[in-house]
Amino acid sequence: ADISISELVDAVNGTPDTASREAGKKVKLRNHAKGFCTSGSFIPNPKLQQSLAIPFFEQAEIPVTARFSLGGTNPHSSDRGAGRFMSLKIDGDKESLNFVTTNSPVFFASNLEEFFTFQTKVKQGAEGKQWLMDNQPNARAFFDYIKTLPPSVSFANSRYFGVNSFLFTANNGDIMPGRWSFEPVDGVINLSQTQLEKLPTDFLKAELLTRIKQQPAAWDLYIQLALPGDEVNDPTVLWPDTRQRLLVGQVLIDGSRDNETATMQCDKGIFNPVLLPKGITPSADPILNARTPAYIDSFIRRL
Ligand code: HEM
Repeated sequence: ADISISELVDAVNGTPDTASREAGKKVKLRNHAKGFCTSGSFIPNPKLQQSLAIPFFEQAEIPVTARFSLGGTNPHSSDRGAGRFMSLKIDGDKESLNFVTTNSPVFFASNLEEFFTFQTKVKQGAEGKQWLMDNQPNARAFFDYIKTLPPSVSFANSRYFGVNSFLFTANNGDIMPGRWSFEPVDGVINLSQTQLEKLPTDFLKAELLTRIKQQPAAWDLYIQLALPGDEVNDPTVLWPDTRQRLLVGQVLIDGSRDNETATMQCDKGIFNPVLLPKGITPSADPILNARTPAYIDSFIRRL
């Protein structure tokens, strides 16, 4: 049976429709509830113009509004878990580009039915998780990967992945499928077990906001390009590390626009993973194409 957008949001929120709408209005129930806003800029790599025809990246420096978050609907969840998420709005003179990313390159569902089942079962605790391990190979692969992913010391020391594929226009007119990834300039740094035990449940926000007063948190943004035969429309299928990567530019989070309304209200609206400039279009990945409708439905519930 086809799953509706509303049912997907119910499953994510862990409450059925009416209850979710009520709670959304009352407590602003939403996924990735724990998070904060900050700001900076994006510096495109001028060399990108040698390969891709995306006029958006011809600007010298573009303002960025950022939101860093944890997964789940609990606004008090612990920073000691491994999940780290980064959402960006890059607002150019004429066009905008949004990113809504996770620190796991491995995704747990290849279609909406699997996504729905995963969200429903994880909310049933250990039993539901065991069911997924036994019955959903993509969920199992995700849990196996997460077991090997230690929590990072900082939002600034995590990689982030767009997970879904997009189609990029090359200078010669070719359409090339690719995936976004952000590599932290300071490197990936994870917490040791001893460090982790000493930390409180809230440390990530203060750490990042303190850090960027000294120097910006920076990531290099890449597009990993597919080769013919690579699975484009299934986010659970990773491409080999040997695939060519194009350097798109650098994100610098320095808090320079933290007093502006756009930053202060970054969590009032939505980040839209298919808000794209000319030269980039969404792939046919069913997960990608459900995201923006789901984010809008969730947004309406908390109005
Ligand atoms: C069908 C697939 C998906 C569904 C139904 C879904 C659902 C949702 C919902 C309901 C929200 C809350 C939106 C709001 O109220 O503003 C949300 C936020 C978010 N999602 Fe998804 N999601 C999906 C896939 C993904 C994927 C693949 C990623 C990562 C690559 C992702 C990362 C995020 C992040 C980071 C946020 C928080 C955005 C913010 O900071 O405001 N989601 N998602």
